[in-house]
Amino acid sequence: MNTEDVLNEFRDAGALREGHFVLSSGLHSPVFLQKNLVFMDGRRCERLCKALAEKIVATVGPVDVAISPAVGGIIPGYETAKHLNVRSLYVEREGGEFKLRRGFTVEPGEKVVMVEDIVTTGLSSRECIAAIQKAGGEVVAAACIVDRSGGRADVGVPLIALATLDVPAYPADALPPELAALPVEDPGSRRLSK
Ligand SMILES: O=P(O)(O)OC[C@H]1O[C@H](OP(=O)(O)OP(=O)(O)O)[C@H](O)[C@@H]1O
Ligand SMILES: O=C(O)c1cc(=O)[nH]c(=O)[nH]1
Ligand SMILES: [Mg+2]
Repeated sequence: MNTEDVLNEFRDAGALREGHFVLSSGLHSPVFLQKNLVFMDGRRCERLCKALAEKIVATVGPVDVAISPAVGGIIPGYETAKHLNVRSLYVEREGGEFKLRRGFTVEPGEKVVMVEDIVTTGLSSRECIAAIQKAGGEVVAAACIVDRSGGRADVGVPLIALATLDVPAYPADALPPELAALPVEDPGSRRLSK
């Protein structure tokens, strides 16, 4: 599955949104990939995650466990883990910091693939990887459905992306006027209060 195939899945799901979005990193963008509209369709989710699992094995060989950052990473992490035939764990924010909760554990030296939905700056991936390492896992690779950084995001381990896009994103104090004129949406979970 190449980048155009992945984009077509997003287009067909109505998940390629245009407007003014504040992203998890605080950057602003005229484009948002609403991945939940993709993952809500089990068959579509399966097509993407099966292809991602095959790319992971082809790139780094077998792994022992897949771990994802909540919320967006949970569904693709589960589906990718199913095709890797490994268990699926996730980290979630406790006091703002990603942690393994709910009885999830990783054994020392287990080979972990960190599975994300979307990578923009790589910040969430780096936070997730740090939490996995703190718990004793060896992160051999990161993987995502879409890397929208044009391949520039550095997550500190090899990043295996099913699709790579180069989507503009701007700091809040450097918005193009046509973007600043639009009302802003904040669709992610990072700034949700309890
Ligand atoms: O590479 P980054 O700059 O970190 O951006 C990508 C992250 O942003 C989104 O998560 P978000 O925190 O918006 O919440 P969600 O997982 O609940 O969608 C997405 O799921 C990635 O985790
Ligand atoms: O950077 C983000 O927060 C982000 C971008 C995007 O296109 N989709 C998404 O779910 N999150
Ligand atoms: Mg996320």
